[in-house]
Amino acid sequence: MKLALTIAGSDSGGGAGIQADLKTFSAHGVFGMSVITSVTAQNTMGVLGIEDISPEMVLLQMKAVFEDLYPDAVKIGMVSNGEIIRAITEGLKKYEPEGVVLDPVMISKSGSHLLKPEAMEALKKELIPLSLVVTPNLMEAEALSGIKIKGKECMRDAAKRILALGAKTVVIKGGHLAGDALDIFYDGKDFYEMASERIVTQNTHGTGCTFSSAIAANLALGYTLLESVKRAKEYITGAIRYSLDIGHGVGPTNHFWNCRKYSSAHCPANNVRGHMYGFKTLCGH
Ligand SMILES: Nc1ncnc2c1ncn2[C@@H]1O[C@H](COP(=O)(O)OP(=O)(O)OP(=O)(O)O)[C@@H](O)[C@H]1O
Ligand SMILES: Cc1ncc(CO)c(N)n1
Repeated sequence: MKLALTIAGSDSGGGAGIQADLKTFSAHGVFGMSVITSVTAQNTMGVLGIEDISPEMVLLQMKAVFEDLYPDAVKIGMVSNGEIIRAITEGLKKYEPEGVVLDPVMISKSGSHLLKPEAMEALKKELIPLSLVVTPNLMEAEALSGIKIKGKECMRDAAKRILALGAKTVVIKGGHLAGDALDIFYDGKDFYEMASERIVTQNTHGTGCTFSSAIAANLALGYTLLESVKRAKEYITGAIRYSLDIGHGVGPTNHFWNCRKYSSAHCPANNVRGHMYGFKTLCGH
């Protein structure tokens, strides 16, 4: 059994954060574990409140996980404040996991600050250099690189600047640009473009969390980083295509879309429509 850890915030609505990450790990057949950094009262309409976990408790959760179950890959999401970032940094330096995927979560789709603005420098200086891959969206890439991103060339320029911060590799997600959903992966040498058609839906809650935890799940399964990123792009595209129209706002991604095992109405692989799209199962059921 392969194991993956998410260090992130809890989303009570179940669409993003820890909940999206654990669902993604399960859909990949990977055993999921969690270190909770912050509890958000959140649903498809927005964030009602945020309560951070103490840095001591964050480090203690890391100790509990690393000194017993040791993960094959780690995903980091919402880190909230500078003290929590320092606790995570201490844990990462002590336990030295491979395959750290950092999703530099800053602001939720509904506009709430999930990273305190004063913690930006700690994220840049402490967490980025300890990560194998950083996965900013356009706004986060602008904040990290200091440049305005208007198109593909700017994405490449921003990727170079983010590597200069000490990141080993970066995926800039173009989900918020017009046209195809184009992501750019840069490993310091080559650029790889991963594009999918833009799916017209309002239900995109948790897309970034799902994408980064899918990279971690694939790393845990033993795929190379490039393969893991490509497979994660395939996973998130299906999860958005079949995203769920639940709640009264921005609905969540669907983690059952590629799994024949679940004879759920939400599993397109089980009905004609799914076969028409020609999706293959990733999990082999
Ligand atoms: N409408 C869409 N159609 C297809 N792919 C999309 C769409 N929106 C986003 N994506 C893809 O989903 C992934 C996540 O990108 P996105 O930019 O939405 O992340 P994010 O803003 O960090 O998400 P979150 O708000 O959950 O933090 C990327 O691979 C992106 O290309
Ligand atoms: C807890 C949490 N993490 C990440 C996101 C992504 O925006 C969110 N909305 N909530």
